[in-house]
Amino acid sequence: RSVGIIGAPFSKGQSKDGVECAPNKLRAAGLLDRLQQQGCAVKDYGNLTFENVALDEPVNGSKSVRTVGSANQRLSEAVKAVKRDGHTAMILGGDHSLAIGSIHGHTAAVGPVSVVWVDAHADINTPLTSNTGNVHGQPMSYLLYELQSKLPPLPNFSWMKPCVSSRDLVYIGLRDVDPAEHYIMKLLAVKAFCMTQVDQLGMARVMEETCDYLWDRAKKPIHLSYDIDAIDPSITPATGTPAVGGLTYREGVYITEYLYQTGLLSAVDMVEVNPLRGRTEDDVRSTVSTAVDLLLGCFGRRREGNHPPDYSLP
Ligand SMILES: N[C@@H](CC/C=C/[B-](O)(O)O)C(=O)O
Ligand SMILES: [Mn+2]
Ligand SMILES: [Mn+2]
Ligand SMILES: [Mn+2]
Repeated sequence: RSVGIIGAPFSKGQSKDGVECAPNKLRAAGLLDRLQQQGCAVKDYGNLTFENVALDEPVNGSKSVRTVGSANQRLSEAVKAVKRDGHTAMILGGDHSLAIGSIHGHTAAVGPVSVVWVDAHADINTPLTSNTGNVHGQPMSYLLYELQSKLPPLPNFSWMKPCVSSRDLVYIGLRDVDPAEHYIMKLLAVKAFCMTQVDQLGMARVMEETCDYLWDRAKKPIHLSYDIDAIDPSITPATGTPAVGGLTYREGVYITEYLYQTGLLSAVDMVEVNPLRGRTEDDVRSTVSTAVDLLLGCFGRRREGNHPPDYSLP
């Protein structure tokens, strides 16, 4: 396994400062060393630098659209390059508007992908349905072929084209979905395992059904977009839009172990960790270390234990 890490210190898809600090915070928590210790070849591509577009007035209510567009264009190029280098891509956010560039760049390199979106939120508002104007609640509407007719012209987004079909998307962990988002998901028959289904089925069944559904026609590379707020805020409070009743640490990790063993994991986003949103240092530590453990699970860490293939007893 080889991983190419891209830091995307970006916050303009929402309004709470701090989420741009997460890439370095995750590295400082030992992410790279632990990946190497579990047998991963690691290439750190560093942090992208993003330009702040001046006078970035709201467009149809959406905030910082030009800045978000320019950032995602850069991210798309970076993810494409990492994939072309032959690595599994790991994108460290930053807010969830980054999924626009991450998934766009991924499909530009490998073709159509299956998207597993782990989140308390559907992030599928269009610019016109959003109540907040925050683009981190909209990325899926930019990406889906089926919603293109519902997008107004968006400055600094002419570089991108839709690249995900609603049939190739599965949500896990939903519990805070806006009415317009719910309508869109029913209209497009998007597969979703909200927290009710997680309770009813258990995570093992959820993951089996997720993969059966995604592989109904063909097995495609998997793009896992992991919003840390999918996990219950008692475990990961340092995030911008916490919602009670979330995934346990164990359920969150199970998702990563399951997807790792499919051998199809091709890119992973870890987004919305916001070190400034923890009330205590322990809040931040718990959030960051959970995010690190989730990422390690995506790259082969197993709770049963691991040992190097060439290990021999002394
Ligand atoms: N649905 C809300 C919440 C968005 C949440 C975004 B997040 O999932 O990326 O944290 C909105 O549209 O502003
Ligand atoms: Mn390389
Ligand atoms: Mn999200
Ligand atoms: Mn969320």
